[in-house]
Amino acid sequence: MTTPAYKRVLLKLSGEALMGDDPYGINRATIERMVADVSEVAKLGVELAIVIGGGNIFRGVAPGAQGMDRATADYMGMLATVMNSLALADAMRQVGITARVMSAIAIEQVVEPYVRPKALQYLEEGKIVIFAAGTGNPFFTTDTAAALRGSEIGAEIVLKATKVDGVYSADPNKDPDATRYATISFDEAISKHLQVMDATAFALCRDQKLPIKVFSIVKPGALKSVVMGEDEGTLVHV
Ligand SMILES: Nc1ncnc2c1ncn2[C@@H]1O[C@H](COP(=O)(O)OP(=O)(O)OP(=O)(O)O)[C@@H](O)[C@H]1O
Ligand SMILES: O=c1ccn([C@@H]2O[C@H](COP(=O)(O)O)[C@@H](O)[C@H]2O)c(=O)[nH]1
Repeated sequence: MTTPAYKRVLLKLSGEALMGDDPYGINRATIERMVADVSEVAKLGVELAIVIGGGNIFRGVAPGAQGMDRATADYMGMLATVMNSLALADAMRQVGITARVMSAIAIEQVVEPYVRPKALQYLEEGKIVIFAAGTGNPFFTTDTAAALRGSEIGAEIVLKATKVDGVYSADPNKDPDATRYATISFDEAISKHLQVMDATAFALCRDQKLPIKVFSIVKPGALKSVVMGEDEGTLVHV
């Protein structure tokens, strides 16, 4: 009953969800609630690696970046994820959780660089690893970073914690008639152009046979429910 369904997971936390009801940035109560959810799962003995988005601060494709050089805007987006990662690690520290932030871009005065064997060592030691700065490359997203790092560390699943409770036939925030899938294959999600994750992330997970669970980070207890293998959110599978 208390045995988790997974030993090692890659959790993708929505940057946008960090805003809570604020128009921008990091809402204190929201980050503390996310950390409480993560803490509950860590206590089950699940090895947790986290990628957090940057949508609450800056996206390379946001209207505010219009007219900018795309790669420059994307580097700004990656730096936004570093800020979120530091905030998350600090919020964890405050409740006694040991987390290590590793950045895909060199910024060594602030955070240690991503080195795969070191990340694996931290996970084996029971520390939470937070992968910052996405893939380190412009023209990608943190969803793709989650797929990439998840594959690299041998995670059993990517858990995409976002503002909606699964994958829908259309964006549920725009189409009230959208219906939720309990499960969907990678090929179907890609061919239907479902925008909940980008196609690069879906394709990488499909090729690596790494399933994805999309679920709501806003719903209390949903993360634990997913980790326990309960019926929650949408499973994207090969
Ligand atoms: N078919 C769909 N099913 C579910 N959500 C969808 C779909 N199409 C679009 N969406 C939208 O995708 C959003 C989640 O993806 P998005 O990349 O915007 O957010 P995130 O990953 O949570 O944020 P961040 O990039 O800041 O981490 C949902 O909030 C929803 O509005
Ligand atoms: O590998 C990556 C990851 C992210 N970016 C840039 O950062 C922002 C924020 O990431 P989200 O996944 O949208 O939360 C993204 O819009 C890109 O501009 C990147 O370039 N490369």
